[in-house]
Amino acid sequence: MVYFKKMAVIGVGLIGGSLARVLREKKAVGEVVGIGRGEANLKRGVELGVLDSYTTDAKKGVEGADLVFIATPVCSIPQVVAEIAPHLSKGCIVTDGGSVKEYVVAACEPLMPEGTWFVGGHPIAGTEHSGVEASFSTLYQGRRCIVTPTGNTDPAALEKVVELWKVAGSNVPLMDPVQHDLVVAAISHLPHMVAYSLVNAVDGYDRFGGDLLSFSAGGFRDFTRIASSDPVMWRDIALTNKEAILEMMDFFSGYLEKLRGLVAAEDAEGLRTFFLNSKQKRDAIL
Ligand SMILES: NC(=O)c1ccc[n+]([C@@H]2O[C@H](COP(=O)([O-])OP(=O)(O)OC[C@H]3O[C@@H](n4cnc5c(N)ncnc54)[C@H](O)[C@@H]3O)[C@@H](O)[C@H]2O)c1
Ligand SMILES: O=C(O)C(=O)C[C@]1(C(=O)O)C=C[C@@H](O)C=C1
Repeated sequence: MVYFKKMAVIGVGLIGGSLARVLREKKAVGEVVGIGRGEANLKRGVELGVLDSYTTDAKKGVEGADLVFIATPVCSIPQVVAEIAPHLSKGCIVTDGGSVKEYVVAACEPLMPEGTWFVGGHPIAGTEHSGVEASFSTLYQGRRCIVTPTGNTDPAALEKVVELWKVAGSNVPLMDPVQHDLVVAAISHLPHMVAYSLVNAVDGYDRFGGDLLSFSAGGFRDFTRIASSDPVMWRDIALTNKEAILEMMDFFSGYLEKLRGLVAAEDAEGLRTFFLNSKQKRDAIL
């Protein structure tokens, strides 16, 4: 089994905290150091047994680490790598959990000093909650973590990153970063754009002059759970996967337009077929 002597986790929230928890549980890491900006969250990480120690000084924290996991919002990942790069030990593997891969991998690979390696990754698992308090060791169990090697990726480093996600309980497909971004634009980014828009639209609808949202029940709440996700995380995803998200939003608008046409035309059979097709497709993934 893969083993790292010292793991540094930069950004100890849901994603970083959950990976630290499971790797500790499985005894795949010797020591875990948390690195971040907020002392209260890091202190809580030690209290919860997620971390052995913490520091707000990233340069110090990565000293002697053979694994660095970066789990900060996407736009900050290249900045973090630039800051730690000169302080990495030879042989260190740096990987991340960011939700967008082309932006991250293209920016980070060239920053790596000789004898150290960057391998991009993205667990397709999460919740709408943030911070170390929200982390749990089974988050990655039975889920996918997409790892995105390029032509520059060191095969041994890639193998170790794949292995660590397997230890965390995930299936680990390999994907080109550009393809990854198109896939997640469809299955993750579009649904978040729609959920955030739906809440804002209903909130902004003032025909009755009352608080419409307070009448919401199961359907609305289930559908919009993900609109409670962290706004900074989603700002960064929208900024760095712009083209793929726009393509999916336009494609989706076509379906909404089609449905609008069926409703307007009172096309009973068209409506039933539209809903049936969707129900069958969704039921099949449950
Ligand atoms: N939440 C999800 O469902 C989910 C799923 C998969 C991937 N991701 C990705 O994982 C990453 C982390 O998401 P999360 O849900 O764990 O967020 P989180 O808010 O729970 O944790 C992020 C942590 O990073 C810290 N941080 C922010 N900027 C920093 C910086 N510049 N330097 C050091 N620390 C910094 C924050 O204070 C926080 O403690 C993001 O890139 C996100 O896109 C999230
Ligand atoms: O379950 C959730 O709350 C999530 O939104 C997790 C989710 C997703 O499935 O879209 C969100 C963003 C990620 O990058 C990966 C997973």
